[in-house]
Amino acid sequence: RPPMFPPVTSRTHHRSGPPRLPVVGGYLHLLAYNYRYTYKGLVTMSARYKSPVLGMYVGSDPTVITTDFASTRELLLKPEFQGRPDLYGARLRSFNELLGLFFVEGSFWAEQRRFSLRHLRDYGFGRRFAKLEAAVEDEIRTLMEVIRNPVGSEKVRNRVEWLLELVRGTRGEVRQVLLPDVLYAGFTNLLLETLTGERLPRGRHHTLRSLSRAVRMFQRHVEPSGGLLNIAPWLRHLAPRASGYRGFVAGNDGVLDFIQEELLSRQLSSFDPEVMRGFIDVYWSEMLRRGAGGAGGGDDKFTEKQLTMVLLDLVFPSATVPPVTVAMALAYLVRHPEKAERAHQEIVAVVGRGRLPTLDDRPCLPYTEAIVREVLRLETNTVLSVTHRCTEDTVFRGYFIPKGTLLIPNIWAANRDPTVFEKGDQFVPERFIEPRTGMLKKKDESMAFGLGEPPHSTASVQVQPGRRLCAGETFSRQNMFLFLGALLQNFVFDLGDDGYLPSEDDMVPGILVTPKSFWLRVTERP
Ligand code: HEM
Repeated sequence: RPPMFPPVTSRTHHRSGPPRLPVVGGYLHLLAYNYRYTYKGLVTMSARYKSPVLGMYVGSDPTVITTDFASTRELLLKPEFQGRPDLYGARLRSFNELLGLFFVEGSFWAEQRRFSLRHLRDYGFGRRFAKLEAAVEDEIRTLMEVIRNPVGSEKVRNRVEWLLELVRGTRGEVRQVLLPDVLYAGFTNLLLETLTGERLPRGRHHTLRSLSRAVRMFQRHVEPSGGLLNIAPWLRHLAPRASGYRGFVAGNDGVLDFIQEELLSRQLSSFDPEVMRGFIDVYWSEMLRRGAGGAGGGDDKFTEKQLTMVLLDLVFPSATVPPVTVAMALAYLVRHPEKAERAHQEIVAVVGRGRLPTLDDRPCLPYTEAIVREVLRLETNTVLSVTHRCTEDTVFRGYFIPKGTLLIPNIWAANRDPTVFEKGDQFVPERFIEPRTGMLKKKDESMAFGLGEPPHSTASVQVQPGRRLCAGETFSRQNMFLFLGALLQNFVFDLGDDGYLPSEDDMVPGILVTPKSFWLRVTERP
C-alpha cells in the first residue's frame, strides 16, 4: 500500500515531511454513514473527523475526498489531479477498453476532447448557430403543443398512448404533465441536430424517451467511484441484480443500440465526403483521412469504436441532466410561486407574449438566468462529479498524495457550503442578482459543471484540455434557459389536487442523483 495513510485512525501527522491524510476507514465505513446518499454521508463523516479532506480506501484504492468549497475547488483545478481511474465499469461499458471522453486521460484524452469540441462548435455546441437555435425553438413549440393538446394532430394519433403517459387531461380539461419525462425528447433531439444535422420527428419522440429510460437505468446502477462492482467484479456472478451489474449492462446496451441504429448506421449509409451534415460526418472523415479501414489499419486513435464511445459520452448526459435540471427548477418554482411570477413578469416585459425568448434576450432576463444558476447550484445532480485520478506524486493541502490516488470532489456539498453560499440549502435565485442594478452578478462560484474556466462564463470557446470542465456546459446552459423561459412565459405550474413534488430524501441515487418522475398541473396563461 502506498504510504499515504497512517495505520490506525484520524489526524495522525508525520513528524517529518508532509502530514498524511486522516484515515477514516474504508468504503463500508462510508456506507454506514449514509448507505443511500453517500454524498450526504461524506459531509457527516467530515464533521465527525473534523476535516474537510478525507482519506479512505475504496477497495484497495487509496482515495481522497473533498467536502467543502475551498478544498473541492483546489482539487478540481490542480494539474496533477486531471487523470481518470481505470475502473472496471469504465471498461465494461466500452468493449473492455478505455475509450470515449469521460474515462480516458493524458494525450489521448486531450486530442479527442480538443477535436470533438472544436468540431461540435461548428454545429452550435457552445456558440451561437442559427440552425441550432431554430431547432431549439421548434422543439419548444412541439413541447408546448404536446402540453396544450396531447392527442394532437393526425400525425401523432398512432402515438397517443405514449403521449398520454406524459400528459393527462384532454382539451378543455385540467392538464397535468409528467416531469422530467415530458422534457426528454426535446433536449435529446438537440444533441442529434449537432451530431447528424437532423432530428427525429415528433412521431418518433417515443424512441428518444426510451433512450432516456436506458440512460436513467444505467445512471442509477453506477456509483461515481465504481462502487462495489469495481472492488469485487465477481459479485456480478453471485448477485447480478443487487451488485448493479444487470441494470448497468441493460442500460448501457440500450444506449449503444440507439447509437448504432439511429446515429451511426443511418448517418454512415448516406455519408458524402463533400457534405458535412454534423459532427459524426466530420469524425468519420478524420478517420478516413488517417487511413482507418485501409490495408495498413490506419490510426489507432480515431476508430469506429472510439467514435461510438464519444457519442455515448455525449448522449449520456444530454438525455438526462438538462431536462432533469429544468424539471427541478419547475419543482422549486411550485414551492415558490412568487419567484415564478417574477420571472414571468420579467419575460413579458422584455419579450412580450408574441414570440418565444431567444438567446438575444438572455442578457435582459437576469432573473430567469438566476433561476437556472440557482437550481444548478442547489440541485447539483452530478453530486460527486466523475472521479479524478492523481497522475504524479504530489502534495495537496499539506498532505502527501501518491500517484494513482482516486480523487472524489463532493461538488454537491461544495455548492451548499455555508461559508460561500448564505442559506446554502435554500432556493434563493436572488443571490445571483446585483441588488443595486438588478443585473446578473458576474461571479457564479458554484461548480455544477466542474471547473476549468470561469464557471459562469457564457463565452463561446470551451476548448481547454488542461482541466476536466464539462464539455457540454454552454450548450446546456443555453438550452435550459430557453426551455425554462418559454415554459414560464406561457404556463403556470402547480400541484393541483394530486400533484407530487420530490423531496430531498426522495431522490434516486446513482452516478447522478435524479428525482422520481412527478406530476404537476399546468395551466395556460391568459
Ligand atoms: C446540466 C447539465 C450538465 C451538468 C450539470 C454536467 C456536469 C458535468 C460534470 C460535473 C462533469 C465532470 C467534470 C469533472 O470531471 O471534473 C462533466 C463532464 C462532462 N460532461 Fe457534463 N454536465 C451537463 C451536461 C452535459 C451535456 C449536455 C454534455 C454533452 C452533450 C456533457 C458532456 C460532458 C463530457 C463529455 C464530460 C467529460 C469531460 C472530460 O472528462 O473531459 N455534459 N459534466
